[in-house]
Amino acid sequence: MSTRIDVAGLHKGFATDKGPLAVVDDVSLQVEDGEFIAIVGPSGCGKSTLMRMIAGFIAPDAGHVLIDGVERTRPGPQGILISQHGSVFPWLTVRQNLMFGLNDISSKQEKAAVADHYASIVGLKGFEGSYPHELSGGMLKRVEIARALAVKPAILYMDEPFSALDALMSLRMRNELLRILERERHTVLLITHDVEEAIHLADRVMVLSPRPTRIQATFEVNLPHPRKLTSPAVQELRMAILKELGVEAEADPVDARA
Ligand SMILES: Nc1ncnc2c1ncn2[C@@H]1O[C@H](COP(=O)(O)OP(=O)(O)OP(=O)(O)O)[C@@H](O)[C@H]1O
Repeated sequence: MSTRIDVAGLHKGFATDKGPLAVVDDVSLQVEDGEFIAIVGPSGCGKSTLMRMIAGFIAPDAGHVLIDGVERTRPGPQGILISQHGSVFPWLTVRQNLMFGLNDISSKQEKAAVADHYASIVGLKGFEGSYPHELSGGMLKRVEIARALAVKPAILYMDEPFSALDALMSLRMRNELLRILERERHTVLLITHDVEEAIHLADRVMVLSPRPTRIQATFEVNLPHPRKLTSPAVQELRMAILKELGVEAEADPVDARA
């Protein structure tokens, strides 16, 4: 395996009304090609800032990000960011939104077929001709996820992609994502507040410290897919990660948002 993402000594702070705010404090990490990394950490610790720096949307104050050995200074074509805020075009239908960005396909018919395929993967069959204002928040989120997947980016940056979905749909999207990754092997960086989701999906879970954030602990998830979430191994790992986050682990699933 080769190193896809190489992050060294990243620092970032912001100037605020109350003075300088140190947000990211000396973060280094390597992500191998095809690896799935989940990032968990207390609310407001700097997870999104870290991911946006890695994706090239924010410049670090110090340190560097190499993607495939080349320094990243702005968003590149090999990575797509799915953010909490959403970026579906309101004036385009679901199909047109999904066709957007499929520049490698010249035939319009083929583009539409790919779009419809990804719409059905995320449970939006029958809504291909609908406009965003006709959809619920969860459906919009799924359009966004489908749009990112349809482009088959080498790197998927996912910032709480499933947090707007109900529990069943979130589980379904996780399973679909795993199925897609089995075939297409994207490299994935996922921010989540859901420890169980992190263990379900990732090869490695990184726990970030409170702000200014650092990598506080790393957990390898050496469990084959499909992972049984009720298994003792998953529960043990969940307890260990929650403990690292300073959350008292109980028998029932716990939300790690502080
Ligand atoms: N452009 C900015 N200017 C000033 N402060 C910022 C800016 N962007 C982020 N911050 C601050 O940096 C801190 C970290 O924000 P960030 O969104 O990275 O955290 P997070 O861990 O992703 O949060 P959450 O868990 O709530 O999604 C917060 O205190 C936020 O207010």
